Amino acid sequence: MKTLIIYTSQTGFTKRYAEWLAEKMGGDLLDLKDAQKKNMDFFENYDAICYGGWAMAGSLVKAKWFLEKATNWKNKRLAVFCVGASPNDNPDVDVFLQNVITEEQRKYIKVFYCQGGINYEKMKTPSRIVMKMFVSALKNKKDATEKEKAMAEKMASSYDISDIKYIEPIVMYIGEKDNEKAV
Ligand SMILES: Cc1cc2nc3c(=O)[nH]c(=O)nc-3n(C[C@H](O)[C@H](O)[C@H](O)COP(=O)(O)O)c2cc1C
Repeated sequence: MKTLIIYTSQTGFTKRYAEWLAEKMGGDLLDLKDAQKKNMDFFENYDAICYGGWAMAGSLVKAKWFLEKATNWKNKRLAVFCVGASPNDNPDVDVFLQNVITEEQRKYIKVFYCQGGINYEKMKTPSRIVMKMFVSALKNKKDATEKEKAMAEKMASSYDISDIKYIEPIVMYIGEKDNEKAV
């Protein structure tokens, strides 16, 4: 299975997951900006293509390019992996994953989530400002639950909850021999 991993990353978590995936699957790795410069013939060499992006305010950053191209790649194994600051078991993650692609796209693309973290040192200033505002709003929320308070506390500084184990479901999906479609 010749595999290509395309990713976009601001602070490095998505890049790290993309590198782990490429290493584990012996696949090729391409930053989204470089992928966008390739002509369509380039992608024909691949049996599987994964796109990785990070979560921003409930949507997946720069997913549009991949989702548009994917309509021509339905004969390939296709996956989207989303990286965010929320832990995998946060119920918001399920809601987020439901909205990342449409029901139609779900017929030929499988979506995964990998918990990443927050790195304020590498974050661009506008992102840092938005994050600080979000954390402060959460902290000051009148009827905040204990979970929300704990989350606000955690999100006030950088943290890293990424782990290579979260690539396993993606590796299994891409590696499956039969090409049955995602459900
Ligand atoms: C403006 C902004 C909005 C964000 N929104 C979300 C979100 O809705 N859900 C989430 O889990 N993480 C959210 N994050 C956190 C990032 O997705 C997280 O830090 C991710 O690991 C960044 O990936 P990267 O290192 O590849 O850039 C947000 C970060 C920023 C800067």
